[in-house]
Amino acid sequence: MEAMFHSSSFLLPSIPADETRYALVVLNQNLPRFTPLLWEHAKLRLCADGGANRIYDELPLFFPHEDAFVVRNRYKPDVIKGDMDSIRRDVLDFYASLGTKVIDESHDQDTTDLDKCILYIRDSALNQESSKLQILATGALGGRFDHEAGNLNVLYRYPDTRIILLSDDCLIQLLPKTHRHEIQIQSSLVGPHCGLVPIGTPSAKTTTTGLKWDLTNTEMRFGGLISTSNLVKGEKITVESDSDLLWTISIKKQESTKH
Ligand SMILES: Nc1ncnc2c1ncn2[C@@H]1O[C@H](COP(=O)(O)OP(=O)(O)OP(=O)(O)O)[C@@H](O)[C@H]1O
Ligand SMILES: Cc1ncc(C[n+]2csc(CCO)c2C)c(N)n1
Repeated sequence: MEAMFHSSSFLLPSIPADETRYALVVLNQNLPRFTPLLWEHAKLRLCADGGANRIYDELPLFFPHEDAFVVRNRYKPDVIKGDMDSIRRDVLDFYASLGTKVIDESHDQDTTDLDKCILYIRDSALNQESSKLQILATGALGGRFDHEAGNLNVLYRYPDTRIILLSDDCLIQLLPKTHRHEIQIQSSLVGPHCGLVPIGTPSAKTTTTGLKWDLTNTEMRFGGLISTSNLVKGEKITVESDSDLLWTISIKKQESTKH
């Protein structure tokens, strides 16, 4: 079985290597403290509907010594996409006047704004066959549970797209059962708390290395055992499972993940 490699190096302040090319989607929740860093290194920057209000209102707060207007001009989304029921008129007008592409899909009330943004990125010319973009989504966790569930569902809808949901506290991604997984742990940035959650379907057999409570051909299911409050031991975790699993790890609150 082929290995899939994972790293959190996008949280490092230095310019990421080309293999970590990513698009950023800002959702309608408080911006995590590392948003300016992710924004600066992103190849494509989208706001999902009301996410644009967050960029407009909250990004200037990261730069208290600068004029808010100057900051807003510097952090211009490439695209605002969604059903447009949360973005404020003044925010929409401001970014439209700067040249942001605005895609109103108010006719579609069956998919979330995050779904709509994922489809834009997948179809983008920057998402080439030879070098696919990862997708980082900020503000995906904490808040309304129906929104959180919708955000997790996006991981399952697009299992071939590498999507990472982020909050101030943790990241979540899907580990597809088609691969064995090698997760590089940058211990200055993430951990030690982590979890492996068989949210879609139960797993008859999951095997891990590198965790305090490793699994060895272990069954996991809701209503039975799931791996929460686990701890990473070293710099590398491996996971192999007969089911798609969610991997989550805490993000450290320290200098290296601040702007
Ligand atoms: N409280 C939240 N928790 C998690 N994700 C959120 C939350 N609020 C918004 N989001 C994410 O940000 C996206 C854009 O948010 P927005 O508020 O514009 O959505 P919406 O479609 O207007 O929501 P609704 O009409 O259900 O309130 C959502 O699709 C969702 O992915
Ligand atoms: C069974 C079912 N449940 C809820 C919705 C509503 N809904 C789902 S996504 C979305 C867009 C949010 O921006 C809305 C309104 C639906 N269509 N079908």
